[in-house]
Amino acid sequence: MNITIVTVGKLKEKYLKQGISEYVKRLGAYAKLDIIELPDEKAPEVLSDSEMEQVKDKEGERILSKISPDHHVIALAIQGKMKSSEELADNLDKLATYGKSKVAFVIGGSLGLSDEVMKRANDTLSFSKMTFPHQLMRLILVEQIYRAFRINRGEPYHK
Ligand SMILES: C[S@@+](CC[C@H](N)C(=O)[O-])C[C@H]1O[C@@H](n2cnc3c(N)ncnc32)[C@H](O)[C@@H]1O
Repeated sequence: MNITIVTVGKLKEKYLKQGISEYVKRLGAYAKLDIIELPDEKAPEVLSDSEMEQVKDKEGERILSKISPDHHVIALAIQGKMKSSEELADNLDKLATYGKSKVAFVIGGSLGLSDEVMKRANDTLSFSKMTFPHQLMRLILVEQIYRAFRINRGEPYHK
């Protein structure tokens, strides 16, 4: 399976870089993983609603330019679908079974994902009702993708 994580905003923290590298390395045994890091749109701290939409739209265009028609797109969103690790594993397993071998997970910037990105998404994924920073979300996501492959292989992994 080819997995792409499309994400807005730079990964700055060293401890997160190390954690993500570790899981990317471990995932190498199961899948091809690419992380596409896109620049966030520079904007002042205080924005009107329409300015916020403009920022999300510009970031959304960058995201969509990295997604091809054959990608199965899973948008990470607080209001998305909550799943157990086993359910995510089952989703990935079924996608592989039905020949959907290109999966793109999308993580938004500080304002979230644009309507266009949400429209393109085939599915959504929420990790809870809490808001996580995009950098931390990236680490949590790679760990859960790794966990999903271990579950699908029936391999032991600490609970
Ligand atoms: C700082 S958050 C954006 C918060 C923004 N106010 C919103 O409502 O989307 C950056 C990105 O991380 C991801 N994210 C943060 N918390 C999440 C959660 N609990 N579940 C799924 N994705 C989350 C989403 O992709 C979000 O666009």
